Amino acid sequence: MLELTARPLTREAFAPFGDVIDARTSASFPINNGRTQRHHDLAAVEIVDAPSSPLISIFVSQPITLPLELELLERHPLGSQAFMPLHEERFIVVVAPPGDEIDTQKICAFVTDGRQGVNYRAGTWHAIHSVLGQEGEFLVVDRGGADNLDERPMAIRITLAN
Ligand SMILES: NC(=O)N[C@@H](O)C(=O)O
Ligand code: NI
Repeated sequence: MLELTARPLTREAFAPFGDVIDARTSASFPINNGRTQRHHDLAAVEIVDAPSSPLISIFVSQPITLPLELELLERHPLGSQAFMPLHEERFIVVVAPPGDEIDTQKICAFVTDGRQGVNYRAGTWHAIHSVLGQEGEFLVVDRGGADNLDERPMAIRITLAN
């Protein structure tokens, strides 16, 4: 059983796995006569093959209990997958770099702060959506169509730092 302590998510630490979506740390510019700040192009939506299309969905997830016991990691080889909380929900992110096999030395665990979303680049291994505290509602952008889910058994126990 691999044991990991989740650390606070940062853009730099997450860079090998995808993008952190955060209006507080992203550049923006005014639109709509200055009434709106556009935080532009924060994450790369990847659709590896046509004619699949990007989907916008809402996930309503029940909270996990800690320590989080994972039995598998999954990947979406043909598209990215983004999760953005709608009510500042925090969640656990467990990732490994893209590749046909999981490099267990490079598995990382993070915890978000409620204002952060993540975008897994195509092929990034990750745990399924794992919300902390209470039921969570997330906007999700990913690739429609078949053949985009690959799973590997992986026993991992995740704790939070005190
Ligand atoms: N299955 C599904 O749509 N969700 C997973 O891919 C996940 O990462 O939670
Ligand atoms: Ni997924």
